[in-house]
Amino acid sequence: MLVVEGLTCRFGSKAAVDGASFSVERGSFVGVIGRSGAGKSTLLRMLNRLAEPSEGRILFEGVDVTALQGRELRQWRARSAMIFQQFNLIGRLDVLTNVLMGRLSEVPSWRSLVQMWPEQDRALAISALDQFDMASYAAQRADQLSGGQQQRVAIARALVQQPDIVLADEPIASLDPRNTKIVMDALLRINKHFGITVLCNLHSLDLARSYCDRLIGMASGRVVFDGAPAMLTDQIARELYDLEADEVLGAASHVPHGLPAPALAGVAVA
Ligand SMILES: Nc1ncnc2c1ncn2[C@@H]1O[C@H](COP(=O)(O)OP(=O)(O)OP(=O)(O)O)[C@@H](O)[C@H]1O
Repeated sequence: MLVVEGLTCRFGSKAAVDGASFSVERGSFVGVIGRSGAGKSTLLRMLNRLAEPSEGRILFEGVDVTALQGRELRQWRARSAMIFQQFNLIGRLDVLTNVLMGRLSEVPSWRSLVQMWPEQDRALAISALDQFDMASYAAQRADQLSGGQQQRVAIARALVQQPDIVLADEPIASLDPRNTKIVMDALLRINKHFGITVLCNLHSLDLARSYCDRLIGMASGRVVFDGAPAMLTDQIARELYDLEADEVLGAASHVPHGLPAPALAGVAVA
């Protein structure tokens, strides 16, 4: 279980994330939604400790992640694998080596420097690529792949980290609709087949509703909605997204009739 208590990140006097509190059961697929600037990236980056919390705590299975340093912090970063909008692959290296980078925390640095990866790590990397139909590209340079292929390689790299949680920060923001589906399906596979908890920042509400078991809505750095996708009415979505609402709502409303809909948590939406 991941527990976030009063998590805050300030940049100067501005709180990018302001007192976020929630817990996430193992094996959930949680979508973090909200308009641009709501604090979604900063929240995910704090969970991985790429951004330092100003206040609050992150607990994972009882361990205070906020207090970790040195080797233990590096281990936590491996256990909470990040996936980024821009893939963050090393373009001049081949696909297999990029995936093997996910094993860096487990392999002595001299081995990675001379490219002497243990055989079982190579097998793990090939198998991870195979999960996402990318094994045949193992020898190809990463910068020769399409965006969707690169993101699948990044997801394979996250998988070989053998993480407890995958933190995906707008993973489909630079992809076309076809690749968006392929990449979201890859994340769903990480979640459902491997049982890995996924927290995914998404701009598109339609996608969030289709793929996630639970949505956390953010506005002005605060958590203002937390519930099942079916509980997020169009009215709440409109308050969350304001002027962007029509863009993110899509054509279909997925809200079944008769479900109690929680109100926004009493916070002024920016
Ligand atoms: N390193 C930083 N220094 C100063 N301000 C920052 C920094 N990172 C984020 N912010 C500010 O914090 C707020 C939240 O930003 P964040 O990137 O977390 O939002 P977001 O919801 O992920 O937005 P987007 O969807 O556009 O990425 C914004 O106002 C942003 O300008």
